[in-house]
Amino acid sequence: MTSAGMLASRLEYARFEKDRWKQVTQVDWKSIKDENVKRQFKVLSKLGTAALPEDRLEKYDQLQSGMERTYSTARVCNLNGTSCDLSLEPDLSEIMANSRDPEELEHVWLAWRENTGKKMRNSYKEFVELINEAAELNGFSDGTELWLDVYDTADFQSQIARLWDQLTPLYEQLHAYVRGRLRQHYGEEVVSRDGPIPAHLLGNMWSQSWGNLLDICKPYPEKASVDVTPQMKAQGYTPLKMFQMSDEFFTSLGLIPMTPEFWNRSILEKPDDGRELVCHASAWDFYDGKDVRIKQCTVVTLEDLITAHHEMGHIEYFLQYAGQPQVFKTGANPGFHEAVGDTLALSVATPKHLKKIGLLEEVINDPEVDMNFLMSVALDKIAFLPFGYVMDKWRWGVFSGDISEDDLNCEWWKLRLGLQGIEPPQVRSEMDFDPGAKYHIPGNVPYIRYFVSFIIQFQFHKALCITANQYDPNDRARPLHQCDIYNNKEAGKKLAKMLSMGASKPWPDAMEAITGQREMDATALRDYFQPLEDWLKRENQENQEIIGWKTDEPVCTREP
Ligand SMILES: O=C(CCC(O)(O)[C@H](Cc1ccccc1)NC(=O)c1ccccc1)N[C@@H](Cc1c[nH]c2ccccc12)C(=O)O
Ligand SMILES: [Zn+2]
Repeated sequence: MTSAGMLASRLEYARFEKDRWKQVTQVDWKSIKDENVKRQFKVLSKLGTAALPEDRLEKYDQLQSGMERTYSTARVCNLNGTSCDLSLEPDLSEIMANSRDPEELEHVWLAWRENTGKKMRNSYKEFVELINEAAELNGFSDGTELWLDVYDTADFQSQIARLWDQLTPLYEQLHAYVRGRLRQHYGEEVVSRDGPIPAHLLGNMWSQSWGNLLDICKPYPEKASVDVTPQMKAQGYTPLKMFQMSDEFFTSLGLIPMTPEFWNRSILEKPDDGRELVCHASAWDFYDGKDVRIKQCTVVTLEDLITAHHEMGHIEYFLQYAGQPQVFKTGANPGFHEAVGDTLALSVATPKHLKKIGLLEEVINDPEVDMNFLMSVALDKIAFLPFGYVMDKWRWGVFSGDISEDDLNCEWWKLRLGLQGIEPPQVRSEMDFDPGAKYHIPGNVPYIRYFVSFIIQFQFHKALCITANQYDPNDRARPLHQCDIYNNKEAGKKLAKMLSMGASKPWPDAMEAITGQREMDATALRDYFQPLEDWLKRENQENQEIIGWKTDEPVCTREP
């Protein structure tokens, strides 16, 4: 699909949506008795960005696809300038994950932002006007209200704020510990005792997950590492094999296998024919119950094996709700769609499971290997939470006007400093536009769905582990983080029941179908990490680490 073709089909679909909406608004659907039919009309009574007049919709699509193209075609030079065709995947991601040279990391971090975000600043300003215009045409006050309508939850933003408040103590302990280990590794000149952590040292281009720092941060360095990437390479893993293993996990639960169309039409590796493509992973539903596809520029690492499960979670959801009416062929809410694959991946990543599939040599039930494993999960899951929150807290502020268009970048860094406790390698300015350096901003993909997912996936995991008799809240010998639901048909049946609902019921009903609860609840996440939280508190105490970070150093100057 060329970008021109994409634009044309988006316009054509918008015309169809507008016609359908006109017909629906002529029906007095609110008095329909049948709950299911009424709910279908309720969904169809909302138009979204298709409410824009054609010329404005064309402008909206052109701005978005232009920013996405800038992001996906960006190339940067390496530190010594010997090559200037480094792309994000796999080149820059690999450097950010594995380099331990602060100078090289700083160069790549700055160069990426110079070639992506900085080039999008004006487009994004205009784009925000169009999102707000579309929102008002739908009777919403701004883009934030339009984006949050899908959650159909009155106090959604305060629920998110409350969940984050419950989790900041755990995050601050992890932050203090990681800062201490980075200071040991790089020295006090590079990493301070009480300040924010320099963003370019965290093993990821956006400091959104810190799992690549496991070598520096694992509690028991002499014990087995649960990052089995070397074993995967040694055993000749290919991207195809990684997806076959993921499929095998899903079918071991009795879930629906990937279809022939999936295997024939997916793109599981970056094409080497020079074709430009959006490498950011995605899953696609062609709404016929068979044609479902993943596009992922997969490399052979544990991180990409986890991402493969993430993407396949989307595909499984497509297949499970294929019998629903069209308007219900989507997640109970966007966070549910993001949580399916990650929930299963929590079982896959356990030492117990990695041993089952021959990626980890025989490890007796060693509490130190266990703590290394818990740390690796925390570096990805706990570190992610404030990032997931910042991404849309910033966009909500921009859409609502709380963040003015002259302060876009410095307000971004105020949130990154305040919530994540990180700072840029050099002071930024309003000439930069660092949010644009993360796919979901030019890609116009909302992000709070991932924060929701990282909360509810532990609720799902806990419920399925109880069903699989792999976890008992009163039996410390079987802690939640050691649970592996592999092969358990009961757990699979419970998950399938929820997935097959699609969006046919409000999301609390879907949540209840799996967990027996009707709301998002961080308790499951806290239970999962309890042993690590205790360990972190002791460790930080022993090392006299300071909890929290100073915020008095300037990270961004308002000069335009
Ligand atoms: O962006 C993604 C994966 C991409 C996606 O699968 O979520 C993809 C994003 C996308 C949306 C719309 C157009 C293009 C890309 N979402 C989907 O493909 C998708 C498909 C159907 C329904 C809902 C989402 N993950 C996030 C964070 C994340 C969550 N869980 C993870 C696990 C491992 C690694 C990263 C993550 C990130 O990389 O920052
Ligand atoms: Zn996803």
